[in-house]
Amino acid sequence: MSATIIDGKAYAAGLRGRVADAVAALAANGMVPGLAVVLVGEDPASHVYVKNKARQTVEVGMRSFEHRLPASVTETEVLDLVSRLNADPAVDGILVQLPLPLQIDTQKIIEAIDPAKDVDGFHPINAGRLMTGVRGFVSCTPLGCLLLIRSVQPNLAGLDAVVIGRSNIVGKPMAQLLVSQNCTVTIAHSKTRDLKDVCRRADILVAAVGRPEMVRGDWIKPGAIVIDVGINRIPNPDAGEGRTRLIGDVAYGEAAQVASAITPVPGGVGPMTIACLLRNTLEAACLRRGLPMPALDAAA
Ligand SMILES: Nc1nc(=O)c2c([nH]1)NC[C@@H]1CN(c3ccc(C(=O)N[C@@H](CCC(=O)O)C(=O)O)cc3)C=[N+]21
Repeated sequence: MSATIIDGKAYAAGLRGRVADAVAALAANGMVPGLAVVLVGEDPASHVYVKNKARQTVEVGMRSFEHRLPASVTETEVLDLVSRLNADPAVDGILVQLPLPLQIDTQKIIEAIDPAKDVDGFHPINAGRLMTGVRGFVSCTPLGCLLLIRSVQPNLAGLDAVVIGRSNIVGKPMAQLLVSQNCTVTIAHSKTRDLKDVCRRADILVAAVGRPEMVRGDWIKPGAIVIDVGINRIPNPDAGEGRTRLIGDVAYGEAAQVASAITPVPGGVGPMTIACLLRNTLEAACLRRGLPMPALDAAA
């Protein structure tokens, strides 16, 4: 058997198109949503993401505000910028790119963001809303994963889901979303005993560990849906000295022989993260203006 490849790139393009239509309708009434991105330091991978985000923000018709700060910036300076963005009426969404340099208390920055502009869904208010089933902003990567899962299996009730990874950014909100879809959810992590056997029970397996190709073909239940959140950059000497390529947390070739559907890396979850960020920014813009959020996706 060979799995259906879940084309996140195509799904994300469609979602961005629906966001763009809704943005055009707002803009026709003089309301242009704005997304502010704060990037601290010089990490080259972060720069690439931030550039892609800025380009796609403009492509859907929103305003993009980029703030680049040196790695040596103080916590107070970042807090001051966040409070200016909170107060700026042109800014609907704020994203502070993580990770931040060590001298900055990340949690303090996250909690300084106005929850109404927290389009990353990292503020404890939004995390708590997700936990308690109240409408709020949901982290972009887990939201994108759920949309991809539902694109191949709309009704998830009663399915066994295993999420490998327990971060606040991916693992925990992913598990919460799957619970809200009536899955039976296990959160596995580095201390989980018999991880392979735990994974083999999963109808839906989400891998978000950051370890290249850790999940092998024989960890997967035949017919499972496999979502690979891993973005691991490894050396690719075939392409030349110093070149790299991206691989996931799942051994794709093996897994595709066993799963019913699987996301590739790249072209799977990554593009959905940015599309969901734009979706959340549109939602923030609508909420702030007392307008209804247009229906864009099955999981809205
Ligand atoms: N506050 C915050 N929010 C984030 O959402 C956030 C962050 N910080 N820090 C960094 C991570 C990483 N991240 C990605 C987004 C898109 C791709 C993406 O589009 N990847 C493409 C490949 C891109 C390439 O080729 O390099 C793909 O998977 O097809 C990857 C990674 C968001 N993050």
